[in-house]
Amino acid sequence: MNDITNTALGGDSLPVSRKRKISDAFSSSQSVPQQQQQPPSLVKQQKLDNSKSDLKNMRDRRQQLEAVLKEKQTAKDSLRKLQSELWSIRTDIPELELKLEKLMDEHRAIERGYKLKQGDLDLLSSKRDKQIHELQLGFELFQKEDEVKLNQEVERLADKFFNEAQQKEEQRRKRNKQERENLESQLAELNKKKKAIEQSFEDQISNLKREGEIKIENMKSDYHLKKQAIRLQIENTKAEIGITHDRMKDAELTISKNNDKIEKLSNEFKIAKANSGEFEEKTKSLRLEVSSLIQFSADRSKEYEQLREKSQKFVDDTKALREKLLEEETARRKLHNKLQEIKGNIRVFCRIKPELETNSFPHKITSLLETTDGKEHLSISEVPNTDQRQLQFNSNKSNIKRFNFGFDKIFDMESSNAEIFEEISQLVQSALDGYNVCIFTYGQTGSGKTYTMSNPNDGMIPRSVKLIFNRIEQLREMYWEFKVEGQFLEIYNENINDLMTESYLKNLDKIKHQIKHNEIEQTTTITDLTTIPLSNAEEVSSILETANRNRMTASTNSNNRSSRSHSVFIISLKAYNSQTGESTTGKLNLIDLAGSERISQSLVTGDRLRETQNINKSLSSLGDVIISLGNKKSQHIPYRNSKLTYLLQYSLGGNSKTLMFVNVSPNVKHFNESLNSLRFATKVNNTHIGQATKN
Ligand SMILES: Nc1ncnc2c1ncn2[C@@H]1O[C@H](COP(=O)(O)OP(=O)(O)OP(=O)(O)O)[C@@H](O)[C@H]1O
Repeated sequence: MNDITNTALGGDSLPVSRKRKISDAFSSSQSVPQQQQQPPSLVKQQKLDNSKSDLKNMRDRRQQLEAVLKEKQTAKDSLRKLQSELWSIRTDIPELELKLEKLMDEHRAIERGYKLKQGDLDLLSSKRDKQIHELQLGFELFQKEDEVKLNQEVERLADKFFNEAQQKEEQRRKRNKQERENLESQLAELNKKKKAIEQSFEDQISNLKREGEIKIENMKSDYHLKKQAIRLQIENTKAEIGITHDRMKDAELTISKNNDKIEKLSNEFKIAKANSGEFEEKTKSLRLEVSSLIQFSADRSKEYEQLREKSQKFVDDTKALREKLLEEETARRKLHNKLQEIKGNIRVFCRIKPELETNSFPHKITSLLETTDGKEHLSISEVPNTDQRQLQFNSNKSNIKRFNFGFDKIFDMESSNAEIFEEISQLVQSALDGYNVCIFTYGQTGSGKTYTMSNPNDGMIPRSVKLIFNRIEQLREMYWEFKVEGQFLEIYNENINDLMTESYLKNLDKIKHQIKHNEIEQTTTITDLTTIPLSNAEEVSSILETANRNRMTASTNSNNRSSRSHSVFIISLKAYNSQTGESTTGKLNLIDLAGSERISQSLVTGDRLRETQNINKSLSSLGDVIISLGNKKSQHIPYRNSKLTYLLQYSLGGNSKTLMFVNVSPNVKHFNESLNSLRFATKVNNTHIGQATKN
């Protein structure tokens, strides 16, 4: 504290006596009045307090003074700096003044030059204005003269051009008229020719078709005869080879026996020789015997060689015959598929269910020979409203409406599944040859679809499978090996259910099986669907049993589910020929469609309504797809409109063969439904799909 006081009062440089004086002076200047009569201790205390406050004041003052001193120092520094700057400016001033003078001179010279140039410019501008004025006057004069001349020329040229144009137009009109007349007569001529060509073309086509069919039939029977002859030849060859083998064995045995005999005789001969005199005669005879035996042995060897050559020839012949058979099989495939193409890649057959009741509607089937369009015809007649029970068999009566339909084939009530399969078998062969085939049964509930398709004894499914395995057996002789797989599914309410799984009921309508297409390979797979490898025809009955059992269990009294869903049996056929290296993949789809009856949607509600809507949608989508496929102008085929058509995308259309059965009941109460079915089938039958190609 003393140090601070000292510093504030000028530091240690001040003598102590002076310090005290200053301190006294400060304390005397304070306003504290002197107490005259106060005791000395109190006075002392007061003095001490005064001194303290003085000291504090002095310290503040000292701080103020120090700040002032600092400011003064800063001011001094800046003053010094300014003075030095001022000095340097002052030294620059004369030089700058000289520079300014020089610049002023230059400026004055430029100003003078500018004034001179301005004068020249004014002169030039007045000259230019004068020249422009003169030119304008000259141009106006020239323009007036030229305009008159130009107008006259334009008028003359316009007249000339108009006349020429008129003449040309006249000539052109005449020429056009002439040309049009010529073209019209040519067109009439061409139309005539076209009609004649069309007629002859149609004649040729039907002739070719007929000839083709006859040829194919001939070739078929030829082929069968040849095949039988070849088979017989092979059998004979085999028998001959057997005989030859036996004879060869006999010969070998004889040779070895003879060799033993020769050995024995040689030994005897040696003994005999030793006793030569005695046995000379014997020797001679033995020699003769030996030489004859040697000759016999040589003959046998020769015979053996000949037999061996013959046997080799038989083997070669058999091989050649097999190859010929393979060639014939390839030719047969081509012809078979050509025949299918001629018949059309989409065909419709009609089947009429037998009816035990008497009130069936009258229908009539005319034979193929009576038609000119290559179709078989059927006509059904409306029953008069007055008494539906009263049948009108005479359909020529004027009050009875008659409806005619033509299909590729009509099977009447007496037709059996065996007869029907006769036709189908050709399509099964196509599937084996590597084509995709679809066979549908279409019709109202109870019209015989399931009976046709999957009757366990003789329906199309068991018969197809039987035929497939018979053919596979035959084709094996021609180096073909097959891998056969089966899948069985149903589509109910646009949802796929696996008919082959034991958990069918558990999974029903719950598992969402997805349809996946491979656009490059043009193949379709369905996720999580059971695939059954098939190795013989007998397996199919257990497949049908499982599927039927599953479908039956899902049906209830109120809903016959199996009639309200589509069932699809898919047989995949992969084949490989080890001789030719050829491989094929075919697919046979056998589809029993849901009942097509048009239940009025206003009569059903809830689940039944949804069911009906889904059936109608998928059946009409199927019709739309087939019709679009036949319409060459169609860019878009609406496969995606229903699960069924999406599933069959690669089995309908270009790369496939389709057959639709329209099943109808002859019962009068089903007249309207039968009419609807026949109409739908007619639409499908009028479709012509392009040529199928093998997979
Ligand atoms: N051609 C036929 N010969 C003998 N009976 C037949 C024939 N067609 C069908 N039936 C019999 O008629 C009945 C109905 O036939 P089916 O079940 O095949 O009809 P559907 O059209 O399949 O019916 P849904 O749509 O209900 O399945 C069955 O009892 C069947 O045995």
